[in-house]
Amino acid sequence: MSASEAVVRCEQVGHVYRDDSGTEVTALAGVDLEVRPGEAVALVGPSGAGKSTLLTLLAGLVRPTSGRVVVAGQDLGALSERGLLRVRATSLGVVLQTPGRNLLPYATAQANVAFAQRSQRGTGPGGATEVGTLLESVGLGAVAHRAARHLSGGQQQRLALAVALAGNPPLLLADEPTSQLDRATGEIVLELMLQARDERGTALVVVTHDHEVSRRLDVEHTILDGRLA
Ligand SMILES: Nc1ncnc2c1ncn2[C@@H]1O[C@H](COP(=O)(O)OP(=O)(O)OP(=O)(O)O)[C@@H](O)[C@H]1O
Repeated sequence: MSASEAVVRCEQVGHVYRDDSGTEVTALAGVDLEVRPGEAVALVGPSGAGKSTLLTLLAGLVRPTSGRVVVAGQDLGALSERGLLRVRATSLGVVLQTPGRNLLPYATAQANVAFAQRSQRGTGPGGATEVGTLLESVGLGAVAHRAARHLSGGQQQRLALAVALAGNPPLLLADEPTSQLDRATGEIVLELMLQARDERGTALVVVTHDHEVSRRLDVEHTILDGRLA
């Protein structure tokens, strides 16, 4: 991937949810978005606007019902499940809104990060950060041997970030990464993401309601009623 090539590109992306009764909800329509290496993008907008839906499409967790999502040169909608897993393992770090969803609940904090490091082989520059260093950097050194399910919500959120960064991915996607944290801990998480951008050229896409977070990123995109404003 050349320096100028987008890490992620959305072309006229739309997503319609259909429930069991056949009722349709249009969550996204006609979204064009490009994120370059080392660019930090905030996705903001009112509740229900479509921010989390866009993030799950970028993460390859849900396929768009129209348009294309291209990550690291691969059209996610056209990939097999195995192909999607490969892109997720090599090109993406993801912190979902419910931090427990990112973690192995019965494994220790340390084992969660070590497992992520083994299974993700990031293509970003630089080697993998040592597990202990990564846990220290998110303030979890003292609970490294505690099972993830026994950590508080805020600790799980920080562990989820350490797990997402463990493989040194070129793209980090985070949904409300500071929402369960006090101001000081939120600052640590924000700094860690910015450090990945500055030192490793990691591109960031962060869904946030926190103005302090969006102010510190490079670009702010507002989503209104499923469209980029
Ligand atoms: N699984 C689903 N099935 C049906 N509709 C859904 C589903 N997930 C989200 N929606 C709907 O899609 C729209 C966009 O939701 P989304 O969660 O992407 O918004 P959001 O901007 O992230 O909101 P918030 O800031 O509250 O997290 C909303 O109308 C929501 O009700």
